[in-house]
Amino acid sequence: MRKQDMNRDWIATARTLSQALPYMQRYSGARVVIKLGGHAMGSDEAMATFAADVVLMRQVGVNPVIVHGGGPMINAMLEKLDIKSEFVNGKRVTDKATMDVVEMVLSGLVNKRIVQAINAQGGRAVGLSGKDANLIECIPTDPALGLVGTPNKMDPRILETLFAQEMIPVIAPLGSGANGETYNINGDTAAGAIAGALKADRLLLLTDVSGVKNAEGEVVTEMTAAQIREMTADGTIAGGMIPKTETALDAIASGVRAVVILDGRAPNACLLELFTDHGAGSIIRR
Ligand SMILES: Nc1ncnc2c1ncn2[C@@H]1O[C@H](COP(=O)(O)OP(=O)(O)O)[C@@H](O)[C@H]1O
Ligand SMILES: CC(=O)N[C@@H](CCC(=O)OP(=O)(O)O)C(=O)O
Repeated sequence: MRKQDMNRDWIATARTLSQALPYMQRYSGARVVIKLGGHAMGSDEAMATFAADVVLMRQVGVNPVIVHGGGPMINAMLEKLDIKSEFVNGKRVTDKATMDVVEMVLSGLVNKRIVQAINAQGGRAVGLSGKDANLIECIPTDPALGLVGTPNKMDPRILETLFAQEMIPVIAPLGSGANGETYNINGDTAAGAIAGALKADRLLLLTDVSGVKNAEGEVVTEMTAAQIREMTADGTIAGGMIPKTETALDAIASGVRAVVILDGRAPNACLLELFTDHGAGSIIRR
């Protein structure tokens, strides 16, 4: 790079940093719930970039909460164990044998990978599932789905305790039933319930597409509830996007200020969304 171009690069970097100040002030003390989907979890390098963003947020006074998925990792383990699995409207039909694998993969492999990545960047992450400290109590979603749970009672006190200590909760989407059962919760649904219980300022749903697309394949940047209902009814919103948009509507209804569906594979996606005016993806506001 020529010296003149390098100077221009530094000036642009300095401008971006100084423009972040009002955003950092606005989000200081804010609660930001980030759902990291299995498809958005890339290489170790991408995970390290994500983890560094989360630690930066914590450093400037944001209270980040990570809720993760891990669908592709569960699929890989089920395949190894020769257990068949199917999805209905974006939710995995879950019998007892499948539930054991889901819990092992989510609370074990996936949760600890994220915890370690954040701690390697200088943060203090604590891995939990919705079963810890009665964070999420579930009722069955639909008898046809087996042990898939819908959160019906939340106790977010454990999260307040961790915020006070400047620790970063990393949560696997599992819940307890009234009779001691374990439920498999769709990651987006769990993130929405946690964001709702915290009355979060932002819920960021990180996925592998740049936002919610219309029938022409273009990302719709601002979405209303009516638009979501219409696009779901006509099939434009399908598969794994259904739990995301359903979650967005439920979260808004329970007091979350705004939900953003964005591409988690884009480097620094969370920082760009929170601290610059280059917000990406689809936003649904209260
Ligand atoms: N209208 C839509 N706009 C964008 N993506 C959609 C839409 N309808 C269905 N999808 C699908 O939803 C997927 C995201 O859901 P999913 O694969 O469950 O993500 P994650 O693993 O990140 O939770 C996209 O990759 C896309 O294939
Ligand atoms: C009920 C249900 O479908 N649970 C999900 C939980 C993981 C998840 O949501 O993972 P992603 O965010 O990566 O899709 C599952 O069993 O796959």
